Amino acid sequence: MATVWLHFRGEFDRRQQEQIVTGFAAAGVATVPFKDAADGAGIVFFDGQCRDICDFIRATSHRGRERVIAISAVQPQNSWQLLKAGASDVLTWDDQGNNIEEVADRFARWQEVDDLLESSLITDNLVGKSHIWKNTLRQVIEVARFTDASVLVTGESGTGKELVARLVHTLDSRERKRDLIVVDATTIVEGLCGSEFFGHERGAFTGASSARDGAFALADGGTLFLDEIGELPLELQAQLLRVVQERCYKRVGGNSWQKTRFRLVCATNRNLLEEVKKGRFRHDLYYRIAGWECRLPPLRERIEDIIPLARHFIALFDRNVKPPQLDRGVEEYLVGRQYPGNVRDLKLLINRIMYRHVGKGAITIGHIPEDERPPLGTGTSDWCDESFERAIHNAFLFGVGLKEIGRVAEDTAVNIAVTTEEGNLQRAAKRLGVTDRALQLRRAARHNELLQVGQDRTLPTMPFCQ
Ligand SMILES: Nc1ncnc2c1ncn2[C@@H]1O[C@H](COP(=O)(O)OP(=O)(O)OP(=O)(O)O)[C@@H](O)[C@H]1O
Repeated sequence: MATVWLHFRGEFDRRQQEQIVTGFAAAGVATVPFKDAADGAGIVFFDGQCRDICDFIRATSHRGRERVIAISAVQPQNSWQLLKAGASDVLTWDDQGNNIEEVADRFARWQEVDDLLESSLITDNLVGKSHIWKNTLRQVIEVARFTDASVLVTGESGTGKELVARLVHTLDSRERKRDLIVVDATTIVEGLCGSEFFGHERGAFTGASSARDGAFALADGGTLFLDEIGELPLELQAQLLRVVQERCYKRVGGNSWQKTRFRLVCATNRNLLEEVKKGRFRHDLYYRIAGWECRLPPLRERIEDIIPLARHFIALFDRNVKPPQLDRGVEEYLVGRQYPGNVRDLKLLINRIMYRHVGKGAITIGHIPEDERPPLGTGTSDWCDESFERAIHNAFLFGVGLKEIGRVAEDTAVNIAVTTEEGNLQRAAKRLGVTDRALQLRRAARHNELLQVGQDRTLPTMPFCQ
């Protein structure tokens, strides 16, 4: 039974509230008050007038309660704003309680999606705990499990497109589902591509000594995964149109139409709509393969996932031993590093680190291969890069002296720390290596100074930084 939180905002008397709770219980949905729910999906009932409802939904959906259905007593004015604020849907309450069942069905589906998300099928294979990753997976699970839509998986190289394609196949709920057939468009040999996809009859061309099935026949009853579809030559794209649309084809050298039933999953690291605009990808094929498009985020958009992924790869490295711990310095290094090749890059790095690791002790910075170590400057201030030095040169050009440079550099550091910590002065002080009180006094003194000279109240950043 799905459990969701309920919240009422506006004029709802006790009797109405009880009626709604009972209605949901009868439809198989248990409800708890919003204040008692740590996370998960929920419903907010509002009277249609409530002005702060968007703020409530925004705050709620940012606190891990991602799926919120807003139900209004009267037709709401601000449905689109509610969706933008994070509501999954906005409904108008039907006095007879007729939409309870429909809402209950949605929650039942979401519950199943969430159960799968937390199952070992996912947690052991598609690692990540960031919101963006979990939301992406939720969409994949829902479309794979509850629809037969063709799925287009996009994302930079190494973001996990093939893993996701395999997941779509695994979750496909067709009875008597057959195999996953993978065709990588970059490996198709020109001239033989027709046979690769459609198969051929005996004697269809020189060397065709016997008839052979192609990918469309092999995928019958299963899933066809076309990897790197953005690399398919235009001519072949034209040939694929009919079979993708109508699921029937002719073998090379054959005359009769063959039927096939497969689920199609395609992947590419190209932006196919851009390719369509440039005339390199057929728009009619694009609309046939992109029943549902799923964009996988690059690793830089989900930094919280770096350490869980690193631990996952350490555990995979040798399944027979207890995985060693990661020293704090290594964790900081891993989080601060850039990963142009995304998760594949991280996996490779962890394997290289593990080749150097001996025994049961923690993994320390000494295990990081030399060519992976961060470059160090010649002086003690390794953080000073060219742009900082350029700023100082600019300062001299403006005739700015040491005292002003020091003052502006400090203001800049304070501003950046406060912004990075989203206005939390305690955390900003910690980042700056000063006490809370010192930071407060410093800010107050600077504000007073600025007010005296009639400047804006915000602290200026380095004016000579171009
Ligand atoms: N979320 C993840 N959890 C665990 N392993 C992952 C995850 N994402 C990617 N990987 C691993 O990273 C490597 C690259 O993943 P995959 O081949 O699926 O990426 P891709 O996007 O298809 O790359 P390409 O576009 O270069 O073909 C694989 O070894 C895969 O197992």
